[in-house]
Amino acid sequence: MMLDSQETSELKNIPSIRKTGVLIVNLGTPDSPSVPDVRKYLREFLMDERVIDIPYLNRWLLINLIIAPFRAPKSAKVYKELWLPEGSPLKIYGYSVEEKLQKALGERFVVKLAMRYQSPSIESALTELRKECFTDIIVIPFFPQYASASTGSVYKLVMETIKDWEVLPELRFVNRFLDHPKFIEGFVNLGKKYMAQRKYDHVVFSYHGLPERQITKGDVTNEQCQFGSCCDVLNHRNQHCYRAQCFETTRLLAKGLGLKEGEYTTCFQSRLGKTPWIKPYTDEIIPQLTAKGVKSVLAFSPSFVADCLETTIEVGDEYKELFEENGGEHWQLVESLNDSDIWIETLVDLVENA
Ligand SMILES: C=CC1=C(C)c2cc3[nH]c(cc4nc(cc5[nH]c(cc1n2)c(C)c5CCC(=O)O)C(CCC(=O)O)=C4C)c(C)c3C=C
Ligand SMILES: [Fe+2]
Ligand SMILES: [Fe+2]
Repeated sequence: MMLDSQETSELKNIPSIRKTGVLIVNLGTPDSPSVPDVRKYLREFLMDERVIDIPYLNRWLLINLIIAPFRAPKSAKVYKELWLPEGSPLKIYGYSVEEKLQKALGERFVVKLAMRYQSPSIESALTELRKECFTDIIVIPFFPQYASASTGSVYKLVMETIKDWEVLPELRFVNRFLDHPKFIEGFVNLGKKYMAQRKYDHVVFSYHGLPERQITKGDVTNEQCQFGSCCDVLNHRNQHCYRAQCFETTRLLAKGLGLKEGEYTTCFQSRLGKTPWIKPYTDEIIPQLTAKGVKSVLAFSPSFVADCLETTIEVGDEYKELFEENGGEHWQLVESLNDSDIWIETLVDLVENA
């Protein structure tokens, strides 16, 4: 049956019954920089079997005999340096993004912020979304490159949380956005701002590290990453390799910044324990650069979308100190996308195309 034009326009005026929940999820941060709160956060975070992927008893002993007593007080000191009057930057930017994204998407969507660890929890955010009678829920973990320890862990907890709901909504996950044009443009614009102010001898792209075995375990092709040049070009076979994904983000950022080979380095930070993590390590690259006469560095941290301990303190302060101890003169961290307009535009596009 054909509808005449009046009937079609009447249909268009019927309000959509669809309502979409958008769950944005970052890693998590302690509730305060006090030792007990940092200890509670590290316990929850590091007891996750996707983060420290060793047998339960060994993990329990490591956390309770080493990390909780010794690492927590050290980390608490660093969190105190990071802390702003309103709280942890990761959470402050999270709430600001929640508000701005809600405004940008409009009434048909309800945006909720959650943290994988601590608060606001995934369970509380999903419980609130559930009350709103959603047709579908889009989950966006705030990790540009996929890793089982980050994105994978968010997926798992979301699925576990809703698995017994009577009515299951349509559920979509944004798996990665390492090459999203707006995500890349956001970092390129920030970099260009610094490059217009002075000349840099070298650009460093420092990503969060990962134990090598976590990449090997995730390789369903059984071709096994060699942690060398096999990660240089992202393709269908190595697309799940976190290291290869980081090199792809670098390739796109370097292209956007007009950098030539030799003018930049990809490296990996924040390793923990004695097991091999993906290389090269940022703290080993820095003395190699200064030995070659590099005096000024522009440093990006493109595995994070919001400033946090890993960007502000590790890259911004600790690597700067290391660089200067080794004879470097000017180390500049490029801040993260935080709650910038281009990050909100990236998210709107991810939602619209999910
Ligand atoms: C021990 C194993 C760890 C793995 C594997 C890991 C993967 C991983 N982490 C992020 C993002 C963030 N990590 C942050 C802090 C942080 N990460 C680890 C350990 C592992 N991460 C520790 C012990 C800490 C705490 C730092 C300390 O106490 O010294 C943060 C910052 C949180 C903040 O509050 O500012 C983020 C973000 C990703 C993306 C990832 C896998 C790729
Ligand atoms: Fe981490
Ligand atoms: Fe690889």
